[in-house]
Amino acid sequence: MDFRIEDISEEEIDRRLSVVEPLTDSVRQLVDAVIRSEVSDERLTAAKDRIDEIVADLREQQRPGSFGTPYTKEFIGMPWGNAAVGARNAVAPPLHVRRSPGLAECEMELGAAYEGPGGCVHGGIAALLLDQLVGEAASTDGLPSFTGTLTVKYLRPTLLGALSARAEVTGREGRKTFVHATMSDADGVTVEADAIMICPKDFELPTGDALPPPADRRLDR
Ligand SMILES: CCCCCCCC/C=C\CCCCCCCC(=O)SCCNC(=O)CCNC(=O)[C@H](O)C(C)(C)COP(=O)(O)OP(=O)(O)OC[C@H]1O[C@@H](n2cnc3c(N)ncnc32)[C@H](O)[C@@H]1OP(=O)(O)O
Repeated sequence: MDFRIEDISEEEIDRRLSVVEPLTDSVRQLVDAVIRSEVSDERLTAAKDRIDEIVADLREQQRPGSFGTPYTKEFIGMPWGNAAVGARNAVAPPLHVRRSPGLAECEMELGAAYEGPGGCVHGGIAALLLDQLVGEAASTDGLPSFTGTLTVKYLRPTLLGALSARAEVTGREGRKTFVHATMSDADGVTVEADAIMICPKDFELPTGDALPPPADRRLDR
């Protein structure tokens, strides 16, 4: 796992986000446009050539492997490549998660890129997003928890569109945290999930006088 420290200020985080968030949003628009475009084959081929040029330009300087999650010394995380919340990842809707102790909530708009059955959210996408949310709820005390078991129950089809999701810690037992989560549309819950989250036994968080206590750590941004 990549837990590198990149000690930048909150102002610098904001500055970087102000550059990459609009870029990532444009890529999301591109994905949606490709799925739904009805222009001619010639225009589709011309679009491919223009996109290939942009890819070659961005590849001039690339970091090796994935983005990872760098942390500042104040323990603010930057999970910008994350598949559910990543500010640089057009695959992520992205979720903008609100956290309070034992609770994680968000609203989202899922469009054509998240389709499974026609007009409906893909079951794997619902599981992905709820997995992120249970991880965030379980980690609100500042200690990391990884998903051990995630059980997902699809109650009825989730139509693409405006949705909300919520995860709440229901119990703790040693290194295990139990979390219940739901995804809902305007008519109520469509998917529910139960997770057993586990803080790995050999996992050591960085320590030191400079670091805030676990409860004050902001594990992501
Ligand atoms: C520099 C700073 C660093 C900061 C770090 C911050 C971190 C980020 C924080 C917050 C942001 C939120 C991010 C959310 C992301 C979304 C969530 C995911 O997608 S997570 C990825 C998918 N999950 C995996 O890849 C897990 C892979 N599995 C493992 O790593 C291990 O198997 C693990 C940790 C799950 C358990 O390993 P063991 O060795 O610690 O566990 P043992 O000691 O054997 O068991 C402990 C207890 O847990 C139960 N247990 C073990 N495995 C279980 C399982 N799979 N399901 C249910 N229970 C299990 C056991 O029965 C035992 O229970 P008994 O104490 O006896 O009651």
